Amino acid sequence: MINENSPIISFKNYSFQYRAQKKPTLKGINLDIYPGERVLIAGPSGCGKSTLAGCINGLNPYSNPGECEGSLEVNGVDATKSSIFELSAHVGTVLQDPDGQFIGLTVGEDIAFALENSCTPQDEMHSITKHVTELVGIEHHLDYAPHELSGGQKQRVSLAGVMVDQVKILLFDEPLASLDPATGKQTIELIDEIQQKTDTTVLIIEHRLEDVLWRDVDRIILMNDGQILADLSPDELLASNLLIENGIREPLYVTAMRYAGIEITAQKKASHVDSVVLDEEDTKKLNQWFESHPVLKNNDKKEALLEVKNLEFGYVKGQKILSDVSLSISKGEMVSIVGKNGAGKSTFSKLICGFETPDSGEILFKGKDLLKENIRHRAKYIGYVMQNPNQMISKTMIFEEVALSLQNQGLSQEEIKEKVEATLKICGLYPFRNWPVSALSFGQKKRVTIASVLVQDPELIILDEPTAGQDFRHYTEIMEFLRKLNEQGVTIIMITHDMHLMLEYTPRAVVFADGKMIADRSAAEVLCDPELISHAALKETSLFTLANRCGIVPPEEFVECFIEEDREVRKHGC
Ligand SMILES: Nc1ncnc2c1ncn2[C@@H]1O[C@H](COP(=O)(O)OP(=O)(O)OP(=O)(O)O)[C@@H](O)[C@H]1O
Ligand SMILES: Nc1ncnc2c1ncn2[C@@H]1O[C@H](COP(=O)(O)OP(=O)(O)OP(=O)(O)O)[C@@H](O)[C@H]1O
Repeated sequence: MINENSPIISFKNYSFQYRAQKKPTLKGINLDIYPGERVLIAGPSGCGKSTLAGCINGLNPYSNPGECEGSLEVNGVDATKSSIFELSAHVGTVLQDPDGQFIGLTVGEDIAFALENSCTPQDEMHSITKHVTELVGIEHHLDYAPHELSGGQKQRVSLAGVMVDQVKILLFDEPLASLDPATGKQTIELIDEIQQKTDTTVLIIEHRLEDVLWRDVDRIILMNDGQILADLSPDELLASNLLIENGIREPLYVTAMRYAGIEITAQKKASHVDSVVLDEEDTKKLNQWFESHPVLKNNDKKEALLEVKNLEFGYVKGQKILSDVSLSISKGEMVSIVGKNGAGKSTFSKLICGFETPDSGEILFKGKDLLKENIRHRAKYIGYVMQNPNQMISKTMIFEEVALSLQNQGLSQEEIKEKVEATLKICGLYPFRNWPVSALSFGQKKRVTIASVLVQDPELIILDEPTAGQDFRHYTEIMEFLRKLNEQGVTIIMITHDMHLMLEYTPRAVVFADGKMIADRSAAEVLCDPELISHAALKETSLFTLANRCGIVPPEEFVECFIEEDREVRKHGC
């Protein structure tokens, strides 16, 4: 969008250095954002995206002390000299960690908080609260406390909270990280609608580029190492190699087109799979590519490791959060559990690990009754990595956090050091080993929690959203690492909203909806079944859309073909 007004956000030769850091995190930023623009900020983990957002909403340097150089104006206000409170009249923020933003004791209170602050009359307050809660689909949970909500439900509450604020600038820091795919899609639609209705300026920081591009954005700002590398329209950026060079995943259909030998130019308008230009020659190339890549099937059956039979559970008496769940996971499998926010996926893992006890049903591990064993016992062979790293971390220093579970196991300090350091290296955290956890980005903290589970060598690992908040490079590093562990015999269950992850890494997908298991099939089949997708709040893969547009049948084989090719290409680093 061309806008001749003066910018609403204007960075000039701006640098920011956290007091706790030796070097500036943001360097020489020159960026003008105009009223009503929709801007996506992308870049690898730790490049400074959240820091940039924190400078706009006043978090930096007020809550996080540091030095600014140059100038930053936000809606006419000098942001370098304004408090969070002053800037909150101009900027509304939804952070990637929904826990950190809850103020009220219940959902209703939390959403109404902003309105109470601005002295809105009671009646009006009720009607606005009702409207936004319906918009984000949380209207049936108004009297719930934060700890009674699933991760995705909390994120909806934060969204509702900023929507009542009526500010000029909305800042979203990874708004999709804990949303199920269908809600993620609706969130992007909602952000777009709100932007259009109110003409707010919208900034979105997000690793899931393809999901944000579901609706138009005007520009993508690409950052790396605290600097702005590119400021382009989505079509122009996708036509370049900048995303791949900077470790960011491009949309899957774009990669598939490249594999088929199609040149991606700005004229291809590649930002949407529905409208990317595919001429006859391109369609032919995609069909030929598909025919020359047969799919290999692997139907090996192995012994059962984890068996769950007729599991029933409610947090309070008479409630049915899970009903009649039965499934068997074999030794050496890598399985995804997917489904709607609040479907019961995390609850299921809590029952396996012993944080909660089922009302009825059986859980067997290698044929032994798990229900007879306590949490600590189970933790020796089942590792659990929670969705939110802040709920898992208890130590101040990274090394100590990872070493924690090894203490009291009869190992010498030297052995502990060796094991912890090896794990930190694997998780890409070795350079930070002597840092405090508080100086890490969200993505880096997530890796600390994975490291503290891996260090115990469990037989089964359950990971709740292992890659949420990770850029593509770290996503690949973690997932390839998990795959290697899996090849060495460790069984892995992943709860995820990331449909790419499920397709790429887990041949089998277990689908939950409203407390029931509704499908147990191959990941590609799940993502090519529109009815199942709609029932379980998933999102069909853009590869399915691409296959349909080119008349490729069956589309699920095209999807499997792509995944195999992609794995090969990345294995060989080209
Ligand atoms: N409060 C803080 N104090 C000191 N250093 C910090 C603080 N917050 C972030 N940093 C440092 O600034 C760098 C950039 O972090 P930032 O959170 O801005 O990255 P990001 O691009 O948003 O990453 P991610 O995608 O992983 O969330 C990191 O290396 C981090 O260590
Ligand atoms: N401690 C609790 N007390 C009461 N109800 C809870 C508690 N934890 C979760 N719930 C409820 O149980 C249901 C299932 O939640 P769960 O966290 O298992 O869902 P999920 O499928 O993991 O969701 P998400 O994808 O959003 O993380 C939700 O409706 C939630 O409100």
